[in-house]
Amino acid sequence: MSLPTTLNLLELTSACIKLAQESGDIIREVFKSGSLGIEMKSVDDPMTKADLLSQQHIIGSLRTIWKDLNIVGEEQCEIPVIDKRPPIDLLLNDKDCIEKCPEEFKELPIEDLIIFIDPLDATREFTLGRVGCVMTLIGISFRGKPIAGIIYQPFVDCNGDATTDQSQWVGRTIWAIVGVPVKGIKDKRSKDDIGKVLLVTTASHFNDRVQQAVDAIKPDKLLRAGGAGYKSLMVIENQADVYVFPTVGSKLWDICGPHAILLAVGGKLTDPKGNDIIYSTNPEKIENKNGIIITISNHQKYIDLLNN
Ligand SMILES: O=P(O)(O)O[C@H]1[C@H](O)[C@@H](O)[C@H](OP(=O)(O)O)[C@@H](O)[C@H]1O
Ligand SMILES: [Mg+2]
Ligand SMILES: [Mg+2]
Ligand SMILES: [Mg+2]
Repeated sequence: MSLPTTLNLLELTSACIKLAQESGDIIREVFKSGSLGIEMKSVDDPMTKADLLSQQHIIGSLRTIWKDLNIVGEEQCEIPVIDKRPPIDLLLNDKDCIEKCPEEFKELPIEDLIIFIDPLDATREFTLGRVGCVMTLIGISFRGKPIAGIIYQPFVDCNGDATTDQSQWVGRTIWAIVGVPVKGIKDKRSKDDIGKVLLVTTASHFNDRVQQAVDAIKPDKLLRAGGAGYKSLMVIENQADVYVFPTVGSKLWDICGPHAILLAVGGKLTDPKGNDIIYSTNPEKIENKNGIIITISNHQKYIDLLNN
């Protein structure tokens, strides 16, 4: 039987939404068990049992339907054979998808797609018990550009706010297809910060280049947070105006999912010189070597500040 050569983005996104939510169950279970199975991939780069099981679940399940899809996952691991197929019909009755999803997205050549999976973003914080910024990230790119993204936050309450009360960990899913209105995004800007410039950057990898970027932008407030995905979501939800990390550190799997959601709400993600990030399976291109800058508006203003 010959394999299909095209796929419907609504079906692939449906499967990824469900798999991200199921990965959240896996991640919560590992955390609650107390035995994280921490391995160090290199200095300051941990991987846990939760990262592995989450990635195996997502990729193994996608393979039950799309056997030859290009998938780039953060972790190097065997992918088990899984027999349960994820649902592909969750969006078929979604009014906005029916009315706004670009027709070409319903029959995409599989060979031009790459799925980027960060099965657990903010692993370092996860190992330290600071789980509010932990999230599963799935990005779908087409011919080098993000077209759909899914974020699942396992350790948040029904408002999407971090909580240490484990009974409140109902989790939150944010997903987007570029061109379709995004549901569930909140405006989290506090009243005291209206009209101010808030810059968010790394909590654990501050360096001279980051300091130079802060000095160039001169924010009213400097926020520090773990999780590339979490900081991207802070910009998407107006908790920060700009997220900048001007040196190597993040990878394509950290940004592809958030990038698609950002595009869907009118934001921008480039390198600090304003160059587009191209999504590729080339191992040489996986690291964002020049860094990233993420904004919801006024992107060029920040590019000019960083480069003048
Ligand atoms: O999925 P992990 O490995 O937790 O992803 C990392 C990013 O690769 C890394 O860039 C982020 O560094 P900063 O905290 O300095 O922004 C880290 O938080 C995780 O997102
Ligand atoms: Mg990551
Ligand atoms: Mg990760
Ligand atoms: Mg990692």
